[in-house]
Amino acid sequence: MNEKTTAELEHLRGLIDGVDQQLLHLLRKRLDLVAQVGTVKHGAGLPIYAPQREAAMLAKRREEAKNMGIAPQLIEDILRRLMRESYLNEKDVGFKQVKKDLGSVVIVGGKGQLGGLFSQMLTLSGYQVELLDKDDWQQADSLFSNAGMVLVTVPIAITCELIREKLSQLPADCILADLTSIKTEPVNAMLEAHSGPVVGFHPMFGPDVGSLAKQVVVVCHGREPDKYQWLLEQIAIWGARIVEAEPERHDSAMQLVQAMRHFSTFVYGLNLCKEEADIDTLLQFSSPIYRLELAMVGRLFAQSPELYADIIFAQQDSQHAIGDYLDNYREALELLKRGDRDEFIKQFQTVAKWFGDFAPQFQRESRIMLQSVNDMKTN
Ligand SMILES: NC(=O)C1=CN([C@@H]2O[C@H](COP(=O)(O)OP(=O)(O)OC[C@H]3O[C@@H](n4cnc5c(N)ncnc54)[C@H](O)[C@@H]3O)[C@@H](O)[C@H]2O)C=CC1
Ligand SMILES: O=C(O)C(=O)Cc1ccc(O)cc1
Repeated sequence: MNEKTTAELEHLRGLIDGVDQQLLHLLRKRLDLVAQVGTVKHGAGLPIYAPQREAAMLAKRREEAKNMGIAPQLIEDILRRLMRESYLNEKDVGFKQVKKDLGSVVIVGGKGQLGGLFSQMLTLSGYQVELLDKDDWQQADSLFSNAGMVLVTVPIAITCELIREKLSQLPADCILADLTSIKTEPVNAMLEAHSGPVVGFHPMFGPDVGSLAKQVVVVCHGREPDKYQWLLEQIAIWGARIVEAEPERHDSAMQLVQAMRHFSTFVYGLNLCKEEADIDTLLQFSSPIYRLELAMVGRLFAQSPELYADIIFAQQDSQHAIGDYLDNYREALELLKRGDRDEFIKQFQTVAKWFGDFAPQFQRESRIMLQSVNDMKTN
């Protein structure tokens, strides 16, 4: 069915189209300027993400918007989206190579998801990258003999065994690093297998991030940090934030951040599946927050079952955290069964107090996300 219109409406729409076209020309001009910034940063070896410049620029534009009767959040949303585009485009220029005399980087598991991303980032930074995947072991000796760094990014379940069995004869000054989602056992295995520099990383993002700007990479120091300091600088040039952690502290945080979260997401999906819920109907009746939640759950099932099984099963200790969750669920269900609304409200208030200032902060943050979710609706 055609949407209704009038001549006056059409006239005004024509004027709006004209303004939008001017906006497109301005966007082109801005993207060209940003590309020049990218080239200058590349030459100077500066990180693509400059938090202070970003904050100062946003504050100025918000102020100017206010003076012009424009909602400050509007210009902030537009500029943040433009900056994201800039981070993606800055990748096309490549990145400064911090370590020029490294030799090659051998990525073990380099044909996989995360290996592919790191291969791309290292290649864009001028390193000679060699991929060693499961069918390439006959070339291992020749690849390792020229390696300045070996980066392990194979499925979690085989990581430690592979390190012990296949990576104990690397050149003494070669850096041995990994990207595994858990850290204690892989870092220990690397320290046992190799006497040279060792470092563990956990990129806190999936392979589908367009840019590393503002992403977090956890680093667990192993041995001889001065030998791989350049790599931390390289990762910072890609725009990521390095967070240092002891492997044990990392793994204990991951029990809640990963094992527990992925497990409850898995059960949520399992439950929808067993209940034979109709996703189209759910979406039709969904509030933005429910749509976001469904997207988060559905996203899990678009990824590798092996990866998530490994993350959950590799951390046997998380059974306790998951068990506690189940107990709390059961107790809360008892409140419901006996109709104890007052106790529910009391517990709600206890948890709200525990969240403290984070609760309103999360409400503000999620409000902006939910508006984006709503913007994406097409009917
Ligand atoms: N995918 C993700 O979102 C993230 C993954 N990670 C970590 O990255 C690592 C790899 O994960 P993905 O890239 O997702 O897995 P993937 O399955 O996409 O890649 C693994 C690669 O290892 C190869 N491989 C298997 N056995 C091998 C062997 N014996 N020798 C050499 N290569 C072998 C596979 O052929 C594949 O190319 C895991 O430790 C995971 O915990 C960390 C953060 C995020
Ligand atoms: O993209 C997602 O949904 C993820 O959760 C990605 C992810 C997977 C495994 C990790 O160790 C870290 C990040």
